[in-house]
Amino acid sequence: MNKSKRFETSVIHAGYDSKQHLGSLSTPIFQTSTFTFDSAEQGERRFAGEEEGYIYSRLGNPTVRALEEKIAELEGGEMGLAFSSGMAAVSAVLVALTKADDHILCSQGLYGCTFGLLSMMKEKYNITSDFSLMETEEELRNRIQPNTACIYIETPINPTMRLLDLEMISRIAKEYNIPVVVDNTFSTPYLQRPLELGCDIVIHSATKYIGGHGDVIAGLVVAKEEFLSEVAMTTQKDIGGVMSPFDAWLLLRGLKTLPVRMDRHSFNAERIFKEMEKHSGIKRVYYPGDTNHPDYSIKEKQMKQGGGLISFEIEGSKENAQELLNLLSFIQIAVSLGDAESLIQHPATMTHAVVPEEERLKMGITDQMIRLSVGLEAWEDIWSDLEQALSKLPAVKEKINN
Ligand code: MET
Repeated sequence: MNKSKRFETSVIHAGYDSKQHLGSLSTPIFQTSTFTFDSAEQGERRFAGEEEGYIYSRLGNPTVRALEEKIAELEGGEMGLAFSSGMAAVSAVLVALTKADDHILCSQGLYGCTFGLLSMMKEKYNITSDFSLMETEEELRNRIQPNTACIYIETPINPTMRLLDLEMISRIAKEYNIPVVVDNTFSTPYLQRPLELGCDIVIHSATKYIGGHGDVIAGLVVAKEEFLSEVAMTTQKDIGGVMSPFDAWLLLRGLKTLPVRMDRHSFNAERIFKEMEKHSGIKRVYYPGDTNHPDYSIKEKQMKQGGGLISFEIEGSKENAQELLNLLSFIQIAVSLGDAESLIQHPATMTHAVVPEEERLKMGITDQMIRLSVGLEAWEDIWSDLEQALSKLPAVKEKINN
């Protein structure tokens, strides 16, 4: 990050100079598919890379570029690249890092579609992947294979909220010259900056906190220029999952309030976590801000706050978990996260439904687990909605009465 400015300032000003755009305070939306050349020779020079300038929006667009520059600065990286979805970003990075018969070492828990992508890579190209707790240096060293092409992790892990020690993992990976890729969606650069801890590549589903308003599907990657300029010219350009200028504009707009929103998401989540902990109908709560969380020391080391996501398990069965969702009044039943609205979902049948049961249980995702993305509403209202729904569940009533 530009050390001369604090995060709250960079998130508003980085990557944009209004003087270059007729004084427009807001970044203009360059809603164009192509860019005209002054002459045939100029077109030739641009395609040959001999002259700077835009060619075609799949190869680069000024609105998208402004977002890429901003996210790079916020993550403390050299370069940013924008994609049409979080999965377009994940797939472009993993395709760029691997070749047939390679191996990917992953965190013990991954978002369902990332797991799906890895299954496809195994089937098509024999690129194997397996899961590691990455709790100790020894275990991590033992899990690295001669053909390990990268380490791919989430922290916090979706939806179990386990945390991984990014400094330790990147230190060990460096010994083996293996790049570490971190999905930083849950934390955003405001709460956690993996590149500053030695990791190599950061990925975001920008659909979530970066956008923050539930109105865009997008992905972002930040890494060294040497790697990302190669991705831009290969997997991004030729597979083509690029971001639209309007979506980039929505994200630039959302980003300006990221610190304010994250402070409030964390504040609300901390309070709701404390209420959940006291409620006898809730079996377990998983929140990084919990001082009894098994990875709390990692949270203290690398996260500014606990964030806005809480997972919890209730008494009873899968059906009871579904019933709880159905009993809520304003908390919305939906996948995705990081929006102004509180969203609740059942990972076993929704975000992680594609993960076979055996693997899902190994990740720690039980049928009773529910994930709550705490919104920006008054926390008291969010909690009272949850409390009234819990009080109506027969399995919970029984527990409370005993
Ligand atoms: C299509 S399912 C989910 C979207 C998102 N990655 C989530 O975890 O909620």
